Amino acid sequence: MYCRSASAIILTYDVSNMQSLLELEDRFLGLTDTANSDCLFVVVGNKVDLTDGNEGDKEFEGERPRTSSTSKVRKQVNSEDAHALYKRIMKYRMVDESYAPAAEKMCFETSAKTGHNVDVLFESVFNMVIPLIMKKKANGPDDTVNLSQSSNEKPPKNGCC
Ligand SMILES: Nc1nc2c(ncn2[C@@H]2O[C@H](COP(=O)(O)OP(=O)(O)OP(=O)(O)O)[C@@H](O)[C@H]2O)c(=O)[nH]1
Repeated sequence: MYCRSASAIILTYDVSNMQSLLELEDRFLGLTDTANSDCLFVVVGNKVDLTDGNEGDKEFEGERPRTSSTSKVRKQVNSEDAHALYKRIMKYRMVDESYAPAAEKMCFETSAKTGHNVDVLFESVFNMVIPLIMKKKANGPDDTVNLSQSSNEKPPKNGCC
């Protein structure tokens, strides 16, 4: 996972699978270590259409007959679990809680299948990221490595020979 210079990282789990949330922390969080300190972290619970008592299946009403609730699975991950993970991510990143965006603002529940909340997620992320990019541009170039610079170019010598 390449995170250097990323403005935002979207960590996605499956709301019907608690293990997927745990794995975000155990397996994937460490891979974001190269992200800049101002990188935004967004936690997304996907597949809400699969679970009982969710909003994610409303878009489906016209497309297929409503199945009995037995075809739905129990939601294993609640918003509070995602908020708690977000707070642990901020701690891991050593971001002071008073400076970090609120967990409620950075955690979303979506369905890629029905499209539920997908626009809201990306619009919210763009609205947060664009001011950061503008600020960075105004502050001048970052410490990007220029790969086009020849590595065997010798530094200028001091003195006459
Ligand atoms: N019902 C439902 N299925 C989804 C949703 N998003 C993805 N899937 C399905 O989940 C399966 C895995 O999707 P991928 O995009 O490969 O995601 P992944 O993270 O590699 O795999 P998983 O960990 O198995 O979810 C595919 O069959 C997708 O069609 C969703 O919001 N709702």
